[in-house]
Amino acid sequence: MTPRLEVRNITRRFGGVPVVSEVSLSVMPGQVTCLLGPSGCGKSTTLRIIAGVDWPDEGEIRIDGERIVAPGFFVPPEKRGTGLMFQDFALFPHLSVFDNIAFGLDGTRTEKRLRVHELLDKVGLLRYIDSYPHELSGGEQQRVALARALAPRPRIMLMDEPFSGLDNRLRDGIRDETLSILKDEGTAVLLVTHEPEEAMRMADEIALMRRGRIVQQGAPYNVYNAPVDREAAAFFSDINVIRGRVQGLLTETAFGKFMAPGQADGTEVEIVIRPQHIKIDFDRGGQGPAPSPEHGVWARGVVERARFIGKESLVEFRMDFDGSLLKATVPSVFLPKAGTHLWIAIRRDRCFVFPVIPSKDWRRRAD
Ligand SMILES: Nc1ncnc2c1ncn2[C@@H]1O[C@H](COP(=O)(O)OP(=O)(O)OP(=O)(O)O)[C@@H](O)[C@H]1O
Repeated sequence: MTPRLEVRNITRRFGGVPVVSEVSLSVMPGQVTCLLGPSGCGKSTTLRIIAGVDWPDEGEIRIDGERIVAPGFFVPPEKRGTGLMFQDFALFPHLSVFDNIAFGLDGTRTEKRLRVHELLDKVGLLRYIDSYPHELSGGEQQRVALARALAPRPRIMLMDEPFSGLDNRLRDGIRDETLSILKDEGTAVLLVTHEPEEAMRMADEIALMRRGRIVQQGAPYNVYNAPVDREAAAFFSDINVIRGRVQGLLTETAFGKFMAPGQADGTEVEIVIRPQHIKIDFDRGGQGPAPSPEHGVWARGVVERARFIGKESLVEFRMDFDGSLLKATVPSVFLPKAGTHLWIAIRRDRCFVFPVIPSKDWRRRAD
C-alpha cells in the first residue's frame, strides 16, 4: 500500500547546525503516527517542513506517492492537502462557529452547510453553530478547531502538541474523543508530542526522535517493550540499571548470570529493568532460602526507603551483592520499614541488556 505520507532522509540545518538529520518516516492511510521526543529534538521543525512553512536542505517528501518536496522542487502549503492543528491555533474571534469551520471550504452554500453540520454533530457542538469563540470553553474551542481543520478533508492532519494547552482533567477526554473522530473520518495523522503517555494512548505507530534523528519506529507495544537503548527505555518510564562486565558471553549480577549476546569479553553492560517489573517477597521477610523461581531470579536487599506515591508505593533497596540501589513499585500501600531485609525478584524476559555508551559519546553517535 502506498503510504499517505512518506518522508525520506530529510535534513535541516540552521546556521550550519543540523537540527533535523536524515529523518525518514511514513504514515499509512487511516493511521496515527506520533513523532515523540524531548523538547528541542527537532519534532516541530520536521512537522513545519511537511506542512510547507519551512523546507529541508536535503531529502524528499511524498503524499500519496506524489512528490511535494525534493531538491529544487516545492509544492506550496495550500496545495498539499494537509490540515494543521497547533496548541495555539486560535479560532477567528470575529467569526461564528459556522464561519470558522466553513472558512477554508470550497463549494456552494448548501455543500458547506452540510459539511459544517456533519462535523459539528461529530464533535457534539451543533447547538453552538451560531455562537462566537469567546462564548465557548477551552475544550469546546479545541473541538471547533478540530472540525475546522478536518472540514476540507485533508489527506493528512499535522498536529503539534494540540492538547498541551488544556487542563489535565479535560485532556484525556478530549484526546480520546479527537482520536475517535479522526478514525471515523479515516484521516491519517502525524502528531507531535513530548509526552510518552499521549503517544501510547493515541498512536498506531511511534517514531521516537532524539537530537534530530529518529532512533526507533514501531507499534507502541514494541517501542515500549523492546527499546533500542537505555535512553529509549528511560524516556518511557523510570528505570533501574544494573551494571556488569561480560565474561564468556555472561554477566555476573546480584540476580545471577545474564546472557550478553554479541558483547565481547570485558565489555561493560547495563541491564535495564522498569521498577514495575520488580517483585518483592513480603512473606518470608528476607529470611531463609530464595523463594521459588516462578517470579524470576531472586536477590536479597535491604529497604533504604519506601514512599506512597498515589496508586502505588515506591520501595528503594540497597542490594547485598554490591551495594547498588534498585527501585520497585508495588501496587497499593505497602511501606516496609527502612532496614528491613527482603528478597526481590526480576524476570529475565523483562530485562534489556545494552552495552554501556559513555555519555560523551552520545552526542558523537547522534551526529
Ligand atoms: N528558525 C530557526 N533558527 C534557528 N534555530 C532553530 C529554528 N527553529 C528551530 N531551531 C532550533 O532547532 C531545535 C529544534 O527545535 P524544534 O522546535 O523543532 O524542537 P521540538 O522537538 O519541536 O521542541 P519543542 O517540543 O520544545 O517545541 C531547537 O534547538 C531550536 O532552537
